[in-house]
Amino acid sequence: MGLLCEGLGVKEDRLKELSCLDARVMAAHYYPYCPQPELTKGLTPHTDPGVLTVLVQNEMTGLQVKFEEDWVDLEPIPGAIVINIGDILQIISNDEYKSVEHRVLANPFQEPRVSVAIFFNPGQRENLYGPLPELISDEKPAVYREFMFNDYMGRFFSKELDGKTLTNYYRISN
Ligand SMILES: O=C(O)CCC(=O)C(=O)O
Ligand SMILES: [Fe+2]
Repeated sequence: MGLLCEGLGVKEDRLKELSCLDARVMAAHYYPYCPQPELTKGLTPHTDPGVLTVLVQNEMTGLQVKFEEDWVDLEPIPGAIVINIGDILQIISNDEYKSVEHRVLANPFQEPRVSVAIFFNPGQRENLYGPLPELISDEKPAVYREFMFNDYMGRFFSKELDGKTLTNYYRISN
């Protein structure tokens, strides 16, 4: 958290003060062998909704991140964890940090792929979230309007399965 604050140039623990990392949700994924992997996906493309995700995976490939127009394989490194920036961190950092679109391919191997994701979400679901005031200036006006995390999650679970639309929903168009 200290490092993230440092990267933004805001007071240490500023993100914690906003009750951003109170709630933890865990998802365990099991991707069995798929005989026709070209016909489906293990997990459809999405960005994680919260602040940060910590992901542990076994040594099976499958996770991909979108870089420009390409899907890039994230080769598992034994003992390493993957940290994803979520949409809320993109929004409160006023676009200094970007949440990355990612997906998991259907597993063409006999050995199952297993992963565990821990999502760090805003703890206060009824508080208003938007770009940190100290990151807004005449040169860099707020890119997003404020909203409740509850509103955000409602939209997250009712949106179509594919792709990145939600940060754009709160984006202020100039
Ligand atoms: O299984 C994976 O490696 C990714 C899981 C994931 O993206 C998620 O739970 O949001
Ligand atoms: Fe994810």
